[in-house]
Amino acid sequence: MRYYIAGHRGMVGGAILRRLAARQEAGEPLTLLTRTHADLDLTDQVAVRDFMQTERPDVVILAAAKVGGIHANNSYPAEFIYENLMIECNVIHQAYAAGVTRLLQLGSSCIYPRAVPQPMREDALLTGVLEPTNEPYAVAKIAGIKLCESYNRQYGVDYRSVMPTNLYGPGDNFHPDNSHVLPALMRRFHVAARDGLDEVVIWGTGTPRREFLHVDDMAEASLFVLNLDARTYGRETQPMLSHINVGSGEDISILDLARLVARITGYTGRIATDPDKPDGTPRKLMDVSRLARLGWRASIGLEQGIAETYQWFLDQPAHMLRQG
Ligand SMILES: NC(=O)C1=CN([C@@H]2O[C@H](COP(=O)(O)OP(=O)(O)OC[C@H]3O[C@@H](n4cnc5c(N)ncnc54)[C@H](OP(=O)(O)O)[C@@H]3O)[C@@H](O)[C@H]2O)C=CC1
Ligand SMILES: C[C@H]1O[C@H](OP(=O)(O)OP(=O)(O)OC[C@H]2O[C@@H](n3cnc4c(=O)[nH]c(N)nc43)[C@H](O)[C@@H]2O)[C@@H](O)[C@@H](O)C1=O
Repeated sequence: MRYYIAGHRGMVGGAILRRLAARQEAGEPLTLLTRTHADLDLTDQVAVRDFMQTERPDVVILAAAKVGGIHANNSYPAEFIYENLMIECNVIHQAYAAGVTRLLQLGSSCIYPRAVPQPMREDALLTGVLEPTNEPYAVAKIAGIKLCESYNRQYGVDYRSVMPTNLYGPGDNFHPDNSHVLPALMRRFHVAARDGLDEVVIWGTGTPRREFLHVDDMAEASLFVLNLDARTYGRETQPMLSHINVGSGEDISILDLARLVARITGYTGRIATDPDKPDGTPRKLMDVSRLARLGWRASIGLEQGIAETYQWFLDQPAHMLRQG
């Protein structure tokens, strides 16, 4: 079985690759295909076509995307919508053109409207206006869902979409401005504790709530959904063979997250807020009951996950930490 993992050097792609490599080690007849961004730019239609026609994978896992936190989304809207649309169109269409019948792509919890009832159910998609700070990215992610649904309906392929909540863990992006909130706070509190600072400022009011899932759980859930038999997956996602939420089912305020990260990194000074920075969506807790009915639940708790990620952070040579 030939798997192509697009985005294998990213946080999620890397976690998925580690799992598949372990299965290969255990004797499963798997061939794992990977290409770096430098070797295969997925926004290049001809390059993706040539790769798919040459390598002809049996399964494609699309974990490559232009990804970033609220500041990055707010700062580079054109890159977020263009690059993600192109990556999805190229990988999904060229996979189909090369005879690939099974594909899994990763969307995002930000596909849901800003003001839907919480927790957010899969059928809340397209029922309201999106959160402005990441609307371009969300539109691209919604297009990815619709691409898979449409290719399933017209061509009879089995292309599946999982919608991750906010993720964290080894291999995350720790860029001070462009990263997501959890790695950003981990790096900031780590430096403040190391340098004996007496105040750390977090963005926004600290009142928004976010749900977090460890990337190892995300990788397990991705392979779980990918390997569901088609009838079971179809029964749960009828009529559109649409998407499935993946989350921990619990959320936390940004201020309480900051207090938790401070404790784990050993920072004991003040935590101040900066209301001039955007809060983004007030809350985006996912309804994970569909995936639970199918038999999967998250297993890594937030405090344990942050502590393990911080240990991984400390073990990395500083220059090896991704700061994209
Ligand atoms: N992290 C999170 O909190 C969440 C992530 N997701 C989704 O999960 C998926 C994985 O995210 P995550 O692992 O965090 O992201 P990362 O940024 O860690 O990884 C993305 C990968 O995609 C690669 N990539 C980006 N653009 C291109 C391109 N044009 N051609 C080839 N490769 C490219 C990157 O390579 P390089 O770095 O070399 O450019 C990187 O290896 C994405 O679809 C994301 O939208 C959804 C919800 C939350
Ligand atoms: C993951 C998912 O969701 C993403 O949206 P988001 O959850 O709003 O992004 P975020 O992880 O950057 O969390 C932002 C929240 O956290 C607060 N906050 C405090 N201090 C820092 C801080 O230092 N950095 C950041 N980034 N946020 C901070 C900030 O004020 C805001 O309230 C999409 O971009 C998109 O990528 C997507 O798919």
